[in-house]
Amino acid sequence: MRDFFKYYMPFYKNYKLKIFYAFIGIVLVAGGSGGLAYIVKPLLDEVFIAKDQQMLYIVPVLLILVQSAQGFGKYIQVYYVSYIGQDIIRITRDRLLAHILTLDIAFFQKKHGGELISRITNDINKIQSAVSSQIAGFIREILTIVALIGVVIYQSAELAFYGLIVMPLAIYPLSVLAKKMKKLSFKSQESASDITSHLSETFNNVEIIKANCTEKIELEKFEKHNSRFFNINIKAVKTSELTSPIMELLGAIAAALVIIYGGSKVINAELTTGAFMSFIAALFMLYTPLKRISGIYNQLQSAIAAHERVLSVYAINPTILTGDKNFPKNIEKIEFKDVMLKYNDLVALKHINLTAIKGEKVALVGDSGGGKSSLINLLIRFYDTNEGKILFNDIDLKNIDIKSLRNNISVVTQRVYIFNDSVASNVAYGYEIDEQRVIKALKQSHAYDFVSKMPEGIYSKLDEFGTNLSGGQRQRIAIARALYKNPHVLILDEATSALDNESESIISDVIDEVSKDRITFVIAHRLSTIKNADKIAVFKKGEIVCIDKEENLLKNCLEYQRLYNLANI
Ligand SMILES: Nc1ncnc2c1ncn2[C@@H]1O[C@H](COP(=O)(O)OP(=O)(O)OP(=O)(O)O)[C@@H](O)[C@H]1O
Repeated sequence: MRDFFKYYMPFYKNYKLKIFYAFIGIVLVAGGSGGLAYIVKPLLDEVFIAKDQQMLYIVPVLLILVQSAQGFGKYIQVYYVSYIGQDIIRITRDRLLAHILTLDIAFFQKKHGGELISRITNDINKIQSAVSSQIAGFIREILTIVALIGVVIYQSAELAFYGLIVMPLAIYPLSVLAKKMKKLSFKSQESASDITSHLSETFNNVEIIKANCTEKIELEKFEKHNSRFFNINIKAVKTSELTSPIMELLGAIAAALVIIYGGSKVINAELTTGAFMSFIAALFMLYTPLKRISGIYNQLQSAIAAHERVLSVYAINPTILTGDKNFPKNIEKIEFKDVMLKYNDLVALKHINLTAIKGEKVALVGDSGGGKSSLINLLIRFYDTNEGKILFNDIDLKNIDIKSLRNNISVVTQRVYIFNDSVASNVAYGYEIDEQRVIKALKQSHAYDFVSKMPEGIYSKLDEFGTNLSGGQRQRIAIARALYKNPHVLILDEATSALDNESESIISDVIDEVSKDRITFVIAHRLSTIKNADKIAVFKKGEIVCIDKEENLLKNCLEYQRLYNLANI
């Protein structure tokens, strides 16, 4: 718990004035409770027993004043405390996402998207109430307890001893409950993240689910997660609600002791009825803040569990670190020198030697799993080589600033990402929209013909996932986006594999046109897409077995001949 508050303490420095106002509110609420308990004494002794006419009016006015002060205090306390809590959480959430976005692509491939969403939403929400309302509630209840204990001791120190003696007895059972609550909260948060993961997976894959009629299977999987979540939460309710009966029992024991001992004092006229009743009122009022504190303690356990889960994300650091050199202004060649890449224990690439020169179109072909996409992963530094070097001109890739590298390389993949925005924003994604450049890129990718016929031209809206475009049109928008950056290196990873023959042939021509003046890598299963390549690298089980032009490969490379024959069956 100490670590939790130590972590969030520095945040509070930004809210000094607001904390001051919130504290005034807290003091008014706590003082108000003490005041209300105290008023019982003059009400009984002066008004009812001594029949003091003046006090008959003073006591109700006092009551209204105390109650209003308390109400006002509560209002400003809740407002400022919520403000501080929401703001701390806003900052925490921004920071967490900023950290997550720095992490390696391998991290995202391992973690479910839903799990990360759950970390940023559910877990941080739990922390929010802890750093705001719970901490304020804790202070308010402590002050209320101090005020009420003050009244209790003021009315009768001796009776206070009997009334409060049971308090320490509550500590053991409550701390056992708190520990159990922490464990349950951890499980409940894990289970909530399973639910989010499952939902995001279901909605992302809805087409496959419907096409295979697996709605029922998916629903059953969801029901399992959901019922586990239900069971854990019900267990948590069972545990946390035990606090109430324990406190009530102890409260009743304290009250019984006080009635016996205090009652005899009143009978023997050692204590006035008013003082006794004020004492009892304060004692009963003490019960609420004590119960609340143990409730807050339980909820804090759940915030701490959430905090630990958030910290576990912070503990992961990126391993792909940026260099400090700018991408070369004029890229002449890219060289792979005896490169090896492993994914954990799996060797995906070995002994890769390949040189690509400016103006060249280098094709990568081979069986599925041969290592073609892994080579691209290395070029854009999604992964780093385990052995060997990649040189851009003569600069080691690892020394180049990652932002500058990625700004100068464009990748078009089979999966086209279309954002729910205009054609122009989709093409200029990440950059300012320059109308002329957008049109130029669209023309280069042979997309301008159909875009200019759309109702609002380049400002026409595209649906998310581009469902209002055909596959070939989407692919051409993706190529326009790649060209808008005017990249030094262009990578097309299976960019034509989803297309029909006609669209494929258009896009192959586009690739031929746009690959001048830059280095282009093309991965294609369809050999027709890459027949004009300057070099074709043939991959087999992570190695390049031949590199040459197609006509030579057809004569000298068995593996290429095999692929060629397979393609032409
Ligand atoms: N992110 C990853 N983590 C672990 N293993 C991976 C990862 N990506 C690829 N692999 C493995 O590395 C090997 C090479 O995969 P890669 O995707 O580079 O092949 P590919 O030639 O591009 O295949 P395809 O033509 O099917 O796209 C395969 O065995 C694959 O299972």
